[in-house]
Amino acid sequence: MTELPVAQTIANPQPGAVDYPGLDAWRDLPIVQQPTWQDNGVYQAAVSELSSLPPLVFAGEVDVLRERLAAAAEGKAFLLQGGDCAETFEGATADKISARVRTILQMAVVLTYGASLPVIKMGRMAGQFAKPRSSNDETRDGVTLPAYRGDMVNGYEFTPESRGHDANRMVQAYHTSASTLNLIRAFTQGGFADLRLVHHWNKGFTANPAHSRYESLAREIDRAVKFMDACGADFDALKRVEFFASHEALILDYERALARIDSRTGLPYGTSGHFLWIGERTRQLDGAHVDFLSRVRNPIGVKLGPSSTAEDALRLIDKLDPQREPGRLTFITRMGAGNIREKLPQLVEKVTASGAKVLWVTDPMHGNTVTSPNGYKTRNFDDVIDEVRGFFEVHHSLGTFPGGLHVEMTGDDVAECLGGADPIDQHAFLDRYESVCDPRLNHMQSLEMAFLVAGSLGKR
Ligand SMILES: O=C[C@H](O)[C@H](O)COP(=O)(O)O
Ligand SMILES: C=C(OP(=O)(O)O)C(=O)O
Ligand SMILES: [Mn+2]
Repeated sequence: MTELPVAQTIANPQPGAVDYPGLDAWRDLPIVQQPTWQDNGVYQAAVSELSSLPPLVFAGEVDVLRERLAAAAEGKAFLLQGGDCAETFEGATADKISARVRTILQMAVVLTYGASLPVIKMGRMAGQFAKPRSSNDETRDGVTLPAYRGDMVNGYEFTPESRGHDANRMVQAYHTSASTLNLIRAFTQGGFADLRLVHHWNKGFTANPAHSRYESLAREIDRAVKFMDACGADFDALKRVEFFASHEALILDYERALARIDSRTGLPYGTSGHFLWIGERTRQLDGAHVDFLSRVRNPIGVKLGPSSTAEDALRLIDKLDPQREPGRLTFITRMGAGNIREKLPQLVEKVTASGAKVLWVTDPMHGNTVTSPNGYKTRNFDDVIDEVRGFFEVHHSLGTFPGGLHVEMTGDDVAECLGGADPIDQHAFLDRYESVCDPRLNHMQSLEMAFLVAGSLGKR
């Protein structure tokens, strides 16, 4: 595994948090990638406030998601999970949120057709405000300051004030998540998700001559929609879609403060998002993150990078899903295009042989990060697609189900990843690179990925 920054101290049990046996056990375990809050008084007030605020998501919705993911683990649904590497407070505008939701809905329509399966739609949204970093510091022009760790922890601006770890930011992350979720719920329940509308947007994609190779698939989808119409399909019923929120559960002060006891079952749920995942840098078997997430009822994801062994995967299953509960555990592999065909088979084989039923999802972004010649963190579209293809190939050859796609994407016309049919080159980065952390597929690259993946799914 990657070299990990040293553990930092966390203030003692949080004032105001709900009481439930074991929810604070993580405090005695090794923990990495946590902030060093600069003011203890502010910290105490922030977690106390978070503990008293309403949950962002409801336990019943979380249970529905678990059922949907259980179907995906059985090959009866496909997960599409996408959004920013790092959401920002400033970026939580109606335009940017709607563009992202719209792009995910557009991708989902294409994938639904390609897979002939329901697609579970999930944003890396409404909570994706904290980042693990390779280095604790960043140096610019001889000045060294703490690394940017996401808007929940510090500011991106390169000044000592901004880079200090401010616990008040957790409260702002909560409120920004609440307003983001509010808009997502309005869009996905209020008519914006109408299948005919989303299909109409997709026509814009294939109208671009650079995307002519996707025309025949687009025509097939068009015929399918017309066929549904002719059969009298109830399009009004297709105006609303389920949409789930997810993020990396990194800052345990925040996650702990938002744990709530479900009044129906008396069990603890993380209410900061429907689906919470453990990152590649925080998946230590005896570490704090695995312990805390083992104790909440949400469906949990774990990122598995190229150093993951089958033994790691089996032990994670034992810790996070001891009951082997359908939909509880998702492995999000992020091996890199050059590794996936070699490394993934042994994991899938051993996990399958153990009898565990996890959902396998590919994150084709994080194993394919490179630096462009002009110095930007980027990814080649072809590498990203190659990892997705490798993921499908491995699962097809083992007879297991490639259950989903996890991508860093945006609905905006940014230039952060190289390539695509209407190619982005590195010079475009100078004007259109907006990410504060990892490079995202832009709107067109995201749709192109959906068309390519739909093609592969259709061949199954
Ligand atoms: O999003 C993932 C990580 O936070 C990110 O890849 C780390 O990037 P770094 O290596 O620039 O710290
Ligand atoms: C930090 C991330 O990924 P990973 O944990 O796989 O490196 C991420 O998803 O942005
Ligand atoms: Mn990232």
